[in-house]
Amino acid sequence: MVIEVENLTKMYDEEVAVDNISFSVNRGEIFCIIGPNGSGKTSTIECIEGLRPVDAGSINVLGLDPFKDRKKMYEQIGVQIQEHVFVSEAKVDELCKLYSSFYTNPVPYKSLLKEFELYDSRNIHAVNLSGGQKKKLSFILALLPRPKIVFLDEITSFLDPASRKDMLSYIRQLKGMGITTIHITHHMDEAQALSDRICLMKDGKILSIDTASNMIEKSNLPGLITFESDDEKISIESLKSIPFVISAEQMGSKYSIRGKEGKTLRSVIDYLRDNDISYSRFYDRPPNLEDVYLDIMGYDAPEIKEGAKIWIE
Ligand SMILES: Nc1ncnc2c1ncn2[C@@H]1O[C@H](COP(=O)(O)OP(=O)(O)OP(=O)(O)O)[C@@H](O)[C@H]1O
Repeated sequence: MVIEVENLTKMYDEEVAVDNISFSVNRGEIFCIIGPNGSGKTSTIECIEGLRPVDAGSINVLGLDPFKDRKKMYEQIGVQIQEHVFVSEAKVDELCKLYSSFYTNPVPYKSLLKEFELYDSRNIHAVNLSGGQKKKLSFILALLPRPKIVFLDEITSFLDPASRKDMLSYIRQLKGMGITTIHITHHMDEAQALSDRICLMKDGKILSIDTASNMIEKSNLPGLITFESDDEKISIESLKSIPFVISAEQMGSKYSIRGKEGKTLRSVIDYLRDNDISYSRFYDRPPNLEDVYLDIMGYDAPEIKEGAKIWIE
């Protein structure tokens, strides 16, 4: 184990941000932390990084106490620098040089700048980089110490789809090198695809720690059938009355049906055939991590009424 957290509590004045949580992370693991805004994810990793004092509990990182042994720990961990702490007058190249000077054997930053397509921007002030470029720069700075553990806090936000894919493949490469990654994300698809284990937080507590596939399997949630149809014979009421169907929704000509896995598909197809309904783009997909997350959080889609306005002019 490279990280052990026991009964951690973090408070801000009277407010409990992290509420008596315990978990451990294995070497080489990609450990994703997910949860709603304000659920305590960042506070948790900032305590592990030794950036915030804890109110109760203990933390061990690579055999060290993050708060007392901070200097020694920072030679072995990489922390994604938050963009707002970039020194305003520092250019990309200068910032890399400055951070490299903190370590005994830093990775040559120029090769990292080239790898992340930031080499041509090396003479730009870091604060003037685009949102996605800043994320890439903060990732580079985290890699400089040749870390054993990398802490990433929403590193994939602001990245364009290709850069996001690249970032995920870099995180996989880190795993291949035996490096542990703690990755906070709001992207359920990437948590599902990337993580070895997921830690789901809510209101400062851990609701579940498990693999994505176990979380999905245990949820027992129905899959989703979607198709398109302009056929007037179809109605939401009739879809809801199909055997094994739990819910049915319509958005224009698009229909979504949830029902008992393994049984609903046959009955929906029978319904469409028996009623001679024409349809296209028929898909049946199993439940995924996003379904599980929304279910656990008790998410209810807002009802969209015809002609309704979000604001009144
Ligand atoms: N420096 C601070 N001072 C006071 N309260 C804080 C501070 N930092 C965080 N909080 C509060 O602690 C709670 C947890 O915040 P935290 O940033 O850890 O959540 P999070 O899960 O990372 O949220 P997000 O997904 O929005 O980044 C929130 O209610 C937040 O307002």
